[in-house]
Amino acid sequence: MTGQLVQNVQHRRDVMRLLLSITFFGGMFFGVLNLYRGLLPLAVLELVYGAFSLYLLRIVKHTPDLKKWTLIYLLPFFSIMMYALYVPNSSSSIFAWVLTIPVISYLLLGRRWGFWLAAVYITIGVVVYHIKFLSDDGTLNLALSVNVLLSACLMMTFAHVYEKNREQNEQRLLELAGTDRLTGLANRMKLSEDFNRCRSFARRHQTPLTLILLDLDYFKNINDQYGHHVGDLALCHVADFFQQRIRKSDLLARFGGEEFAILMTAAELADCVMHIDQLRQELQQTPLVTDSQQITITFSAGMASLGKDGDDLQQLLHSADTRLYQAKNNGRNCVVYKD
Ligand SMILES: Nc1nc2c(ncn2[C@@H]2O[C@H](COP(=O)(O)OP(=O)(O)OP(=O)(O)O)[C@@H](O)[C@H]2O)c(=O)[nH]1
Repeated sequence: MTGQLVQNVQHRRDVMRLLLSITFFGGMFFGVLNLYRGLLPLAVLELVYGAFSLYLLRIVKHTPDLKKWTLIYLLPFFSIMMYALYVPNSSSSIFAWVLTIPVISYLLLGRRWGFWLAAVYITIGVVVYHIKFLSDDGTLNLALSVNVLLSACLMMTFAHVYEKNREQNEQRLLELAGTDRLTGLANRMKLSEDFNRCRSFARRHQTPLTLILLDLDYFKNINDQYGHHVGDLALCHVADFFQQRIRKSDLLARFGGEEFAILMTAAELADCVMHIDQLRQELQQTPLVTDSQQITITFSAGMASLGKDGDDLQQLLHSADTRLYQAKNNGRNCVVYKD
């Protein structure tokens, strides 16, 4: 897993570096070869581009603008390919390189950008191939033409389907990595990720941000008395209860065990305290109903606000946790928002 719930672009960086290394050696090799063959403009292009690849190799290792640099690399790379296919004395075998365009584009740029870049250049490649090699005497070699068109379409389709599935699987894995399996709520990792986004928003718009830690009271008794399965039902009951009562802009997460957290955005601390205290009373009056019993559930809560209690998640968690501990010590089923 990535450790961060964001799309992993490391594989693109690795592929890019491999390609740049190949381009450097390829550029030097074909540059020298074409010098001997008398194809001076092409040779110069290849040598310059080989040296440029060496320069890019250093940049792509750390750049945050990987897509931009990938385009800066690929546009001339594919253009030189087209030129190499077009120049006099060129070999028809260069078309084999044109067929790598979809794979390279999709691997390095993903589905959307990969599609457009590959579609444009493979179309140019097929057209140039037809002009250059398939109509020398004015008649079209139909079998060859169909082969070229089919192989180009197949490469496009395979690359597209592969990348689409890969992206969907990656998205699914990211969702799973950020979800608590029992309740379907966000987990601690997702809350940490979203906290940074909420904090940036709060700072930019000068709005409050409050973290609430909630811990169910005497939850062990529910497990002991009714069994672990009913304990699980109680956790799902509480998750649904909160989910239906918080705003869409707030984030509810299960922190593990019988502990939950809510990140409340753009609401003053006093309003958050009132809201959480209402929820506390309401949950007490909304028991879990099973086939044979009604189980009353209560919680204790500790709250902390951005700025006043700290500037990062660790500090807010520390303050909220200390207050949650106070709430437990005060007899449970209550909310503590200050020391
Ligand atoms: N059913 C179920 N129980 C869990 C799960 N995760 C943790 N627990 C139980 O939650 C209980 C937590 O017990 P304690 O930490 O003693 O807390 P408590 O009984 O709620 O007491 P206070 O928090 O002090 O009010 C333990 O019995 C854990 O086994 C879970 O996913 N499902």
